[in-house]
Amino acid sequence: MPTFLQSFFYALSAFVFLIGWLLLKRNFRSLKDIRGPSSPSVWLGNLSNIRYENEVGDNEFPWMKEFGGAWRIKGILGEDHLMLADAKAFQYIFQTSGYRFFKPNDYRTDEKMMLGPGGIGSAHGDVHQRHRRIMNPSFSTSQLKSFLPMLLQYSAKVRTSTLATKLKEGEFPNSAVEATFNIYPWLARATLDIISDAGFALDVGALDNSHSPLHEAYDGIFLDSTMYPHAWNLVFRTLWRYVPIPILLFVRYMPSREYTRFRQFNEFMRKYARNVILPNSQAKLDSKDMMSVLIRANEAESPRMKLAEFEVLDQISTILFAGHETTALSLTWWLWELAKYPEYQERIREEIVTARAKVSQRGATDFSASDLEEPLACSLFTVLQEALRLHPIVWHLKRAASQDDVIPLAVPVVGKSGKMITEIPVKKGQLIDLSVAAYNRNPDVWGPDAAEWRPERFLGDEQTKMTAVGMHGNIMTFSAGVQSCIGWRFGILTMQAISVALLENFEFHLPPNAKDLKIARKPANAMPPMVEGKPEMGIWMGLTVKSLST
Ligand code: HEM
Repeated sequence: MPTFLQSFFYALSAFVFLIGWLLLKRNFRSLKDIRGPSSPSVWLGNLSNIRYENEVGDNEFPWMKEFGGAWRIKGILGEDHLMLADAKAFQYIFQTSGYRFFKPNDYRTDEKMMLGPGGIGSAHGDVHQRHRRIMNPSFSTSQLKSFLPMLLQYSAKVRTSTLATKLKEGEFPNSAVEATFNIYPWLARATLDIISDAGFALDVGALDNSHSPLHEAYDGIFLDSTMYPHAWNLVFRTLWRYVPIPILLFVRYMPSREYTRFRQFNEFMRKYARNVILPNSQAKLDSKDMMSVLIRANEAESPRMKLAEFEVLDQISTILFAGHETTALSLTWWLWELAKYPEYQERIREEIVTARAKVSQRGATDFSASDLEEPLACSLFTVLQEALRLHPIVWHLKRAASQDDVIPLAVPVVGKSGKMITEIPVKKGQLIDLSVAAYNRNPDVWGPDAAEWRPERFLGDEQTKMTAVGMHGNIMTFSAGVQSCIGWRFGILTMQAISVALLENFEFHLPPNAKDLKIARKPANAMPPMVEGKPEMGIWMGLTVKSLST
């Protein structure tokens, strides 16, 4: 039952929404010939399907099968949204159009509430361009290569101090070779240590299991703040599109689970960034960590273009947030796929042995960046890529049209009138839901086996025949275009370094009780794995880990 306050916001939202709708004279009829699913709720429309689905894709995959790469869904109070999974439409929106399709207010406000108003992720147009230019040097290729020794060092630590200890404490103390446990928390600790070191030259000691306030601040953040929001909140958020963002930031003081968590997290991050991280980076200005490089790039800017102090502080929370759980959860899904397909583990292991031999032949102690690229590239790259395709942790993106526009389609869809539609005219303000989960499994892009595991699709020339869309192998997992992931190369390098250390030393298998513990891809931010029917277990990916060194 909604509380009095919640009911009040329900009514207020509906009122403001209707006024906004009338004032802006939104033309909801431009999608009238586009087919789509029936709406199960007057208030919530098909958002009730998407936001409350058991698993990501439960609705989007059947819709794509029925309607093709473009369909219409109903939003709050019957508002029309265009939902897309078509390659050319993605290319047009993300790449060709630059900033013409913008992140709607509600989407940006979430990010501002959590990471602060000055972060790159919620910036738009010229402001975004300025942020990106100043941040780019922190993510250059030479900068990334310099992180490799550190990445290998943390990867070795996951192997020795974490997994090996866990095995000794496990159910088989005699041989200390095999144990089943939730691997996700360890990967999250590892990626937090890595991003803190690479980002800010800071040792937060999350892997050592020492008390880490930063690690605690993140604990459960996605489940508390973005999973299965209350219906009143979905309606309430609709009014955000008609309210200026500075006013919206007061929403963080509302006494609800989501907003309280956003606020507490942001307050903690602001203090931590101001008192711990920024002074550390300012004291080590010749260092190569991302923040020192950013501060130097900022100093070189003209006073008009410089990032203000609050913007620098909010880039710190953005880099920590965007670069830590994202990589840990992608790795978690990747290990799950490898546990299902052990023959691919074996192939990568053989390539690691060959690569190791070359490292010792040339008298080096560890891998170089090019060792990770080739010859390991073959299996490691294709398998990683396939896991990122099937499990895009940012599974849904939102945009709105800043002007009347026409969106082209790679594959025509059949209209309600029976006509073939090759392009979709949209009015200014049209909301567009881009299903990354559906695009990454669209048979028109990936072929009839799009939903299946086949890493070999990334070999040969299949890619060259596709409409060029995503950053990496044409997947949309890192988004695309001007607001795509700035840290994708760093994310991939981190995943490669950790994977090599793990696969060289351990086998990963599905646990003996895998049938009883069905893993679901939950529709919260970053698509965390959870056991169906057991929310009390939190984010959970139990795998059986077997040591190869006995
Ligand atoms: C596997 C790991 C990762 C995935 C799947 C991922 C995915 C994404 C996606 C989909 C976006 C676009 C979000 C949107 O449009 O709303 C994004 C943006 C961003 N990511 Fe990543 N990311 C990953 C790792 C990283 C890492 C390691 C860093 C930093 C070290 C990072 C930093 C950022 C930043 C700063 C943005 C905002 C970029 C902008 O607005 O210009 N990400 N990421």
